[in-house]
Amino acid sequence: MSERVIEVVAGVITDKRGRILLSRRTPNRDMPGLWEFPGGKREIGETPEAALIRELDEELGIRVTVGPPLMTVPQQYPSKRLRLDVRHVTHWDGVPKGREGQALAWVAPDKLSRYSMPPADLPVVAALRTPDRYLVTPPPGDDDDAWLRAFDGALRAGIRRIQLRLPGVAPDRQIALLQQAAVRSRRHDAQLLFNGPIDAALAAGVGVHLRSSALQTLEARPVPEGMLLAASCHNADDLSHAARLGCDFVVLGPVAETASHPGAPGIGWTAFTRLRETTALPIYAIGGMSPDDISEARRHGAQGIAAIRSLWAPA
Ligand SMILES: Nc1nc2c([nH]c(=O)n2[C@H]2C[C@H](O)[C@@H](COP(=O)(O)OP(=O)(O)OP(=O)(O)O)O2)c(=O)[nH]1
Ligand SMILES: [Mg+2]
Repeated sequence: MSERVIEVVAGVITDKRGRILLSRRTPNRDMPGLWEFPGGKREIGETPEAALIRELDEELGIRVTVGPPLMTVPQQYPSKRLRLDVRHVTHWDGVPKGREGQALAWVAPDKLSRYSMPPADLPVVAALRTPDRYLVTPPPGDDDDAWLRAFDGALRAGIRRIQLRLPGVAPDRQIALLQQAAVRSRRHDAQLLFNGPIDAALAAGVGVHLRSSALQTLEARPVPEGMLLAASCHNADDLSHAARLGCDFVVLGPVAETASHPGAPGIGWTAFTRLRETTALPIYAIGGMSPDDISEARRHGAQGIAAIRSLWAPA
């Protein structure tokens, strides 16, 4: 397997109505017929910005101002390794045209999943459409009311994706907290996933988060499509199993040492990137992460961070 990484830069070109421009790969190249974010390979000595300006002029006939980075996805394809550096583009001169004979489509973000795209683009689409923070709840100690106030605080602070994890809490008490958390999450249009018995999650109408040991015991998706399924992963085997089950997203780590597992060293960003390459799943980096780490996580192909302490608003 070649170790050389092909550097590709692409633009999420968004118009004033929030629609995103996709371009269809033509029959004479690799991955023909798939839709992609316009862009192409960086030439030697070229900055990512210069490469994107050149590619979008060549392919679309527009002169763009390159906006902020969205994310960089390292991806292993059967015959090559790629790093897809994706930038926002909201300002350009000219009207985009398929100058290489390619079809173009302006697509609303919630319709992107109707278009078949290369594996490296799937985490990008997830980052465009779903939260960059995944709160993992701490256990409630002996005060459920204080815990629920903190839960409300996290929702008020803008958290919209939550894993309800209640280690050491008796089953009846877990179900009571699950019902309370489900009502509160619905009120804020937030997604809740229960890290506990699957039938209890289904009864409460929330998603399921599988710990890695549970992930490995399943052979098929344990919840219907349309119900969120996520999993905790630590290695390439976990990731491929999560993909086979049809998980919507996963958490991967620990990236750094965490307060909940003192003394256990993290895998670091280099190993994280190596694992990221093996899958097209959307991934949250976990382990010592805080909102300050979101940009770095995105530079390594994560769509954001998962955390307990740094995302839990005390009452
Ligand atoms: N432009 C672009 N390429 C992508 C995306 N996702 C993805 O996996 N790729 C892959 C496909 C190709 O293997 C590689 C980009 O190569 P390309 O064929 O567009 O390169 P280029 O525009 O420089 O064209 P060429 O002259 O090499 O034919 O990256 C994406 O969203 N946009
Ligand atoms: Mg191209």
